[in-house]
Amino acid sequence: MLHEAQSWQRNKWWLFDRLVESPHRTSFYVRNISDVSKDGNWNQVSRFWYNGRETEPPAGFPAPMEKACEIIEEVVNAEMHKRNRFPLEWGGVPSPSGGKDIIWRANFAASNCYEGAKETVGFHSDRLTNIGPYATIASLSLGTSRAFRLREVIPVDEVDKRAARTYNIPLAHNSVRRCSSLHTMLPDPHLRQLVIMHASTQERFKHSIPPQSTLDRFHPAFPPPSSFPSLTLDPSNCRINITFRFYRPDFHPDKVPKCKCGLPTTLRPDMKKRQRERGTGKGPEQEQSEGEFRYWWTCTAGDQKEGKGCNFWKVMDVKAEGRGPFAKDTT
Ligand SMILES: O=C(O)CCC(=O)C(=O)O
Ligand SMILES: [Fe+2]
Repeated sequence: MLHEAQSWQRNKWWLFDRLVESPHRTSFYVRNISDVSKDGNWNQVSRFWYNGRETEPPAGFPAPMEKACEIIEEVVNAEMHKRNRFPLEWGGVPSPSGGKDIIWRANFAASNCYEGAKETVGFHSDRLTNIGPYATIASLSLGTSRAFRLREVIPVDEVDKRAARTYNIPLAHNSVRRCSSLHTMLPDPHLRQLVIMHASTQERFKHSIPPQSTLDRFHPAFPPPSSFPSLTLDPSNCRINITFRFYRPDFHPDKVPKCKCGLPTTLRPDMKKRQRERGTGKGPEQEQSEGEFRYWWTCTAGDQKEGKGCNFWKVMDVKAEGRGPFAKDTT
């Protein structure tokens, strides 16, 4: 993967009136499965990863990524089957082998490379535009150990009542922990391969890879074979992260509303529950059937247009927009 990572680029976007660049390098891959890789519209979605920038269609998964993905899909499905599901999670499909339903797939992957102790990603929650509400994201770490930090977002009507919870999770090579919005860290050695950001993590928490003052260098158990291509990156100094994501059919690019700029909007959760505070939140019945959060389609065209978007903003209405089937429809 380090060889692959040499071609990854820094993401660039406009923040107000300033062009900023991501403090690490990144790339985006599509899995070679027919429902996504042959659909030109699906191939447009990498632009969401690059803050709306027009991009080439993403490359297919390299062979080692495909191999990891097959294992991860099984682990993630098994983990999800142990948990209660949120109403707006994807409904799933029957398993072709007759086992439990398939309730998560990986059809895209976003990758990040952090070179040295100072490369980072700031606090954010992942955009839900194509992964939908209550998304599950599986995140594999390779190379140097870094910390993964989670910080809770407190709803506006609770800010005076309690402090945000924060968590610092060390991520080693092929490592370690399982994390969820409920923050159960289970010391099960079989699960020590990746971090699963379970459903509601993106709604309730922001996550980051903070800078560090020092780095424990990574020494692989075996030297690379002589056939291995030469590297410009120092393997002992880099962390690679691959996040496997499921882009839902009911959040296909054709179904994403456009803003007044004529560009696809971005889906974000109302993490602070401002709508509830303003008295325009969900009523108890809607909350019961769809969950506690509202979601907004917003214009983010300004990311690529010198900071100038159209301020388009619309609450997602899953019924009117014809989305689903959801977990609530199938259980
Ligand atoms: O490097 C990581 O573990 C986090 C990456 C991340 O937050 C992302 O890809 O959205
Ligand atoms: Fe993220």
